[in-house]
Amino acid sequence: MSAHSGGHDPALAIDEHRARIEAALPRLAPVELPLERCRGLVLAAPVRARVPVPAFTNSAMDGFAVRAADLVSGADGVVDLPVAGDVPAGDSRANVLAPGTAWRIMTGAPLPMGADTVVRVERTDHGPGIAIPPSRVRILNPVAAGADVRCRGEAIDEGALVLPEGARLGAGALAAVAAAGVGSLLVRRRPRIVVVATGSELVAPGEPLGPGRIPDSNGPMLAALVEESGAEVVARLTVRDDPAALLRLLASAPEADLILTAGGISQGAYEVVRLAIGGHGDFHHVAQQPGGPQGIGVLPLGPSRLPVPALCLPGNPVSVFVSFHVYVAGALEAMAGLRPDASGATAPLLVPGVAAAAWSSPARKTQFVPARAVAADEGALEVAPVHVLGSGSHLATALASASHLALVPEDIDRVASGDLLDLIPVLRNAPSAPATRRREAP
Ligand SMILES: Nc1nc2c(c(=O)[nH]1)N[C@H]1C(S)=C(S)[C@@H](COP(=O)(O)OP(=O)(O)OC[C@H]3O[C@@H](n4cnc5c(N)ncnc54)[C@H](O)[C@@H]3O)O[C@H]1N2
Ligand code: MOO
Repeated sequence: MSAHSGGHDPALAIDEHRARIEAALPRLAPVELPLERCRGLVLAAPVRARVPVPAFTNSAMDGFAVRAADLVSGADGVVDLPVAGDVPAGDSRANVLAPGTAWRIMTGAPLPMGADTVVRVERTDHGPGIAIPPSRVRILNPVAAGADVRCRGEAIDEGALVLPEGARLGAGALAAVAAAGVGSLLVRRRPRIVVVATGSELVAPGEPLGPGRIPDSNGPMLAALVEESGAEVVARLTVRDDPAALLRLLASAPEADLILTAGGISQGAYEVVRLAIGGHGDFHHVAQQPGGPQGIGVLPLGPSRLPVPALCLPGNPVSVFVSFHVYVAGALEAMAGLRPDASGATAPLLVPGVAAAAWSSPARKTQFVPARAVAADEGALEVAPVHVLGSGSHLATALASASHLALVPEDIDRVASGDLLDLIPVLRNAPSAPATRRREAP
């Protein structure tokens, strides 16, 4: 519809807006990095073991390496063996155990050839930690054949898969690849994001408010959401409703993969983001509330004014919060390599819930209501809006207690208590299974 005739073009479907975002997303090239720089990054290729784990058969305990066949006790129930020598951890000799003898051995030390069992020092006539290896050992209790031996390759064989492509590298994953003899990894670096809050009415949080001024809550929120998604905020900008000022600010910003803006995209006279993007943008209304106005564009960034994709969110704080969870979180994960390169793969992951209250929803729009879920007795999540004004897009203060966004489909205009709903867990705030310090024995 033309600007003169007023009104809107028909609203876009949520999936269509998502498809347009996916088409605009930059792909980050994989880079090879040493392990110490990989924490939190995502694997760009599968990792296979360079060595078997364990790399050699070794002792699980401090004690004596023996042959099970020699553990035949005398009438007193005791086995008495001569000790051939000592095997400390890191011993590189090719030690051989002759039948009828023992070697003293430390945890992690290679088992002498011919040995198949370890007897812990506590089961012998020796105390722990004696500096000089004894010449004989008496084994006082019966020991099962193969006890306390860790066999070469029993955790994983050489060449076996340690981690698939797309795995996020937490502490456990880094331990696994290090143990498998891998010192550097092909990873995708964290997407670098410039966050821009727009509006001539904004003052920094905590600053005195002049007439018509409000604190900037989108800036801190978006920066936190980006970081919680695993991406990196390289610049956090605030700009008045002046397209030239926005372009100047972006020209002095660092390089980034994506620009996220909030505000300045709807139908007003001073829509700073819309005006700065000019004819290169795709601005439309999506059939959802809040978060109806949405934009996708390109903005020049850095001194070289490289064109960088921009996702342009509407300015109302709850609209920003909803738009981030519905579109941006999945998009950042796709850029980081955490989602498959497939249509619709950036959609938010949903969990089922049950309405614990009744509320209304706008006709022909998907509603996303900031809500709080509590786990009921049977484990179902019972969910209710966090504010009596429901999905009002200005209710920034209600976001503090939201654990989920409750999704009400377009064809429903009234939610009744007991209705089944899909929920989007809110980053960081969603409750997990109740934690206990100690589990009672069943
Ligand atoms: N005639 C129409 N007006 C509006 C429409 C429409 O379809 N026709 N859509 C409404 C909807 S829905 C939304 S959402 C907003 C989106 O507008 P903008 O993206 O242009 O956002 P602004 O006008 O800049 O701001 C909207 C609102 O949010 C406050 N705001 C902005 N930035 C921040 C910030 N950093 N921290 C806190 N609050 C912020 C701002 O003061 C406004 O109150 O448009 C509706 N209008
Ligand atoms: O769609 Mo707007 O985001 O409701 O306030």
